[in-house]
Amino acid sequence: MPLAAVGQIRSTASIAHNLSQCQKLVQRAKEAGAKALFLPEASDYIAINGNHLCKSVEESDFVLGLQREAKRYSLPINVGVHEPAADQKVKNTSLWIDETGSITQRYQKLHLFDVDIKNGPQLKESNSVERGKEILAPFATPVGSVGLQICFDLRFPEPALALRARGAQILTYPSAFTVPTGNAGHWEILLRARAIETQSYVVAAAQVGVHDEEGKRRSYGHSMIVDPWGKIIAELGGEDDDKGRGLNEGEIALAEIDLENLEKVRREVPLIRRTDVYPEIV
Ligand SMILES: O=C(O)CNC(=O)[C@H](CS)NC(=O)CCC(=O)C(=O)O
Repeated sequence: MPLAAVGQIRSTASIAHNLSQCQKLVQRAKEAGAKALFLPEASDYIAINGNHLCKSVEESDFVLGLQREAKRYSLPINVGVHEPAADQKVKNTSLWIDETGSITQRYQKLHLFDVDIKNGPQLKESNSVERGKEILAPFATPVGSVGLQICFDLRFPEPALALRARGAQILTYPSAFTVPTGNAGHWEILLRARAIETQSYVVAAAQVGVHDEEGKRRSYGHSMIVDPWGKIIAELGGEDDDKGRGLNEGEIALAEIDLENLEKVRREVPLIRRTDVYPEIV
């Protein structure tokens, strides 16, 4: 059974620092025998105050550097990065880099995180990020058929169900989840719900810890892999149990992707939708 690795990092505004964190994880994932490595949303950099630093994927030192690592270790990598878009905006993108170092998939985040929570995060991602327009067909990888999603997308069952219907066995949610919503349980509950309702593996690599010097932007961590029965089969720590010491960054966790188990769950509990009763949710 192939092993999947989730990597957890703390991206800053320094692309060189972020690339070097990721490079170490590629090597560790390879040494551990993983057949694919999943890295978080915005691994290239975390912008403070919407201050974006991105270059095109073809010219990004971060992406070129990871492509070299993928090829060197013959290890496919899923990673969240930014790309330039129209009107001074950026795209929030999830890339699949195959074991030859080629970019074979580019998914653009569909749902943007625009929230105004009292005493909580006030973020308006749509100020600086362009919305994606489509989900991509699931594609074959050494760990199974992968459907790409990003972070806040995990609050929406519809694209997850659509990806499952199109053949996905693994859903990926590279993320930079906020601490208040993580502490409220949303991260774990939503990831497990997506796994249970789609009867798929969910692989969620997360940012962790404080991203800027002023401590304004921090991420929850708790990267995890969930199996099609809803069980967490790999998990990393969070900024809550780390007490600012950075113990949980630069870590990987591993889990076996058992597609026979997936087929068993799908066989034992058939989920036949009553689309005749709720046609608006199709
Ligand atoms: O800065 C970047 O470019 C990276 N993007 C993010 O961090 C995005 C938008 S601010 N974060 C989320 O979607 C968090 C969702 C979340 O925390 C929830 O749904 O509760």
